[in-house]
Amino acid sequence: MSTNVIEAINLQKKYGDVTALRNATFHIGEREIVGFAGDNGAGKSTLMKLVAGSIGHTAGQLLFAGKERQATSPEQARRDGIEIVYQDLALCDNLNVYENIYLGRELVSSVGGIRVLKHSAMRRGAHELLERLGIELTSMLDPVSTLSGGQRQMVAICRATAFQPKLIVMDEPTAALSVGAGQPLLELIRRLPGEGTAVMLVSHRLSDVLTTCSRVYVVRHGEVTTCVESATTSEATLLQLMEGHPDQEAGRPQGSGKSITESGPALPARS
Ligand SMILES: Nc1ncnc2c1ncn2[C@@H]1O[C@H](COP(=O)(O)OP(=O)(O)OP(=O)(O)O)[C@@H](O)[C@H]1O
Repeated sequence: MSTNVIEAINLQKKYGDVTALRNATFHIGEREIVGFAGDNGAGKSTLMKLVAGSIGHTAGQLLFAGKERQATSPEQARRDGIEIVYQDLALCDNLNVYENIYLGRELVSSVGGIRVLKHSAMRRGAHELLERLGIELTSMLDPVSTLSGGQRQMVAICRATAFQPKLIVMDEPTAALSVGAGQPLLELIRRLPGEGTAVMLVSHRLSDVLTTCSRVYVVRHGEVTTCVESATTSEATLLQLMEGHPDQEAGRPQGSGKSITESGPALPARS
């Protein structure tokens, strides 16, 4: 039986008087790719930051592998097996591919009491990881500043994967890419469950979430309003749900995190 990597129950986040998120209920199963779609200001970044531990919730529950997380910090989230790939990627432009992949957890040995970086071991490790994930780069030795936007995204995802996380949170990974350049990246994301990793994919690109995710949660005005099954949902329906179209609103069940399909409302399958 599969379990949930993460589960949120009536999660709320207030910034002072501003309620950015209210009664957000959702779950992501092991090795599942789940999308979160919503307009600007809907609350998607707040959701991501809560999951990645960079902010704490003000009410509700956030469970990791069934256990409620008490302390909140990015370090704790990483210990829980959660990595985040932000839009600005946090790569070091002047470092090459393998140096970026091992950034912050470099392989070192001690020679005569002096710390020495194990460059060939890191190069080998990065090469194996890229090969396993089906990523082709011309050189591991070029600074990442010389790579295309799509290749830089791939390096950032590889870096996150190298920590063997249970969940990678992705913030609009294809936003800055052309539709064509985004395809190899989406193929890489679809391979991540094979590495034992689930994905929380936050994106404005509705075709990307529908072709890559099994389910998509709609975030609207600070609420997780609906969950749809990608296989049975069109882009037009998803857009209407994001915009709160009256036809869709009338058909959806009340409450947070409910699920609908094109053929009618249905409760989401919970593991
Ligand atoms: N630090 C903050 N202080 C006060 N209000 C905030 C803060 N961060 C976000 N908000 C508010 O919370 C709401 C949700 O913002 P959030 O950034 O989560 O939305 P979003 O869906 O990620 O939008 P976008 O796609 O534009 O990034 C907005 O009304 C925003 O103004």
